[in-house]
Amino acid sequence: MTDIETIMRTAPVVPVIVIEDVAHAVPLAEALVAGGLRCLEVTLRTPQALEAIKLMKQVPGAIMGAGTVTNEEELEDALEAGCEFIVSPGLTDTLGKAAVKHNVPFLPGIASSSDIMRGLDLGLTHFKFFPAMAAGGLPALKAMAAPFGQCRFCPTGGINLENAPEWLAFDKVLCVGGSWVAPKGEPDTAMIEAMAREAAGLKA
Ligand SMILES: O=C(O)C(=O)C[C@H](O)[C@H](O)COP(=O)(O)O
Repeated sequence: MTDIETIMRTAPVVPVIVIEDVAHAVPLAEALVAGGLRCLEVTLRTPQALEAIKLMKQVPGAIMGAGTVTNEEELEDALEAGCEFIVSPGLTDTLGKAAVKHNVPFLPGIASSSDIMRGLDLGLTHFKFFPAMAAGGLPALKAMAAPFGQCRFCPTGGINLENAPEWLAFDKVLCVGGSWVAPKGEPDTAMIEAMAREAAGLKA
């Protein structure tokens, strides 16, 4: 089983994907992987999400994850669909314990020192700083990360090609998450592959 640090170091950007039509899933995944972004987070925000994950998993090179996982049932559904990592908007003891029990790479959302401490209590050290820009941006993450040298982060929420470099220049940031590389709707695969290449070329 790949660990969460390996997932986070696979590419500088983890696409955050919302699928509303399963016909879009495979072309989108193929374009993102061709552009160098292999870890793909499909949010469980739509009824099509789990079917999309199963289809995208068939794309050579794709490493599938589920986002917006908020409880153990959704975590188990995501694992059954073939996910290799789990992402959540926040961190509850119940969800954290379920992720540890299933031994799955888990990237829980945190926005405060107390969230981090709750994660440390569960044996977690890698976190999604979310909502990154709204929660204070890079100054907030740097201040919050200072007491927790053992922790590493994936900021997500309001991050784009323009501001990603400053986040990735912080040594405690291993990657960033963003929906900018995976716009909703029918994928313009050439455009998406080009955006993925730009994102993959960022330095973590
Ligand atoms: O619910 C989750 O688990 C998430 O994954 C939250 C998403 O990462 C952000 O909503 C993406 O924010 P934008 O890149 O600004 O669109």
